[in-house]
Amino acid sequence: MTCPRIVGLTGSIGMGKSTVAAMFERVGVPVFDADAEVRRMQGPDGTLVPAIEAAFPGSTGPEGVRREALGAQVFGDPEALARLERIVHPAVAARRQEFLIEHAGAPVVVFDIPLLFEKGGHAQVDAIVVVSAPAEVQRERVLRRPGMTAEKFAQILALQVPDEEKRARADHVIDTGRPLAETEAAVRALAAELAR
Ligand SMILES: CC(C)(COP(=O)(O)OP(=O)(O)OC[C@H]1O[C@@H](n2cnc3c(N)ncnc32)[C@H](O)[C@@H]1O)[C@@H](O)C(=O)NCCC(=O)NCCS
Ligand SMILES: Nc1ncnc2c1ncn2[C@@H]1O[C@H](COP(=O)(O)OP(=O)(O)OP(=O)(O)O)[C@@H](O)[C@H]1O
Repeated sequence: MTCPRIVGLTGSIGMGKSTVAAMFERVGVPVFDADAEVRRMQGPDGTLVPAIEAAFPGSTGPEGVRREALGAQVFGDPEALARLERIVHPAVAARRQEFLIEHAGAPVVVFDIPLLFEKGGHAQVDAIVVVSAPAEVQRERVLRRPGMTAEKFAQILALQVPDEEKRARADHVIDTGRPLAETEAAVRALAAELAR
């Protein structure tokens, strides 16, 4: 049996990764959504909740992990963030392997991984797709989100490989600073090319 070609989809905060991932799904490419897996495992009765409560007392409740509060605690504190990542990342990697087995017959699968470059996942994919838009478009999108502040945005940006470097290291760049229909056409063309 041939293995699917694994495409890593990444991009900095607010660049449109989730939107582009949904476009890949619409053209029939299975997408593994690392963030969604994290949210599920941190949600009500999530498998990671007890370990996170033990490491960050008071950070969870009946709704699972209180993400906004935990984010405020860890994004400015590298030691705390590393402690959280040691709990979360191995669980995500295990889910990713299961996904690959479930979709072993597909020609192409997409791994939507926000921290592909930051955490070394780029070495485990066959091709890298980066979503990118001008910095002012990114800033406007992110600051529109509920609970987001300029300070939190700056902290998160400082933790991420700069957009320019991501673009330079990509095999393909999807421009999300244009009308959605144009981005969607670019995704459809790329999906066809990757499946060849
Ligand atoms: C700290 C948490 C609870 C905050 O949740 P919250 O909903 O407030 O923010 P959200 O997850 O949307 O993240 C906001 C932005 O920060 C980025 N980000 C998240 N975790 C990290 C990290 N470990 N390092 C750098 N950037 C990060 C995201 O890619 C996104 O661009 C959550 O981000 C988390 O559990 N992070 C650790 C796990 C992780 O690394 N997840 C990302 C990929 S699997
Ligand atoms: N051409 C485009 N391509 C993608 N997104 C677009 C485009 N035009 C406008 N948008 C809007 O930009 C926003 C991008 O948000 P999205 O959640 O996809 O970003 P993200 O990169 O996944 O964010 P994060 O890394 O923070 O999770 C959406 O509201 C989307 O509708």
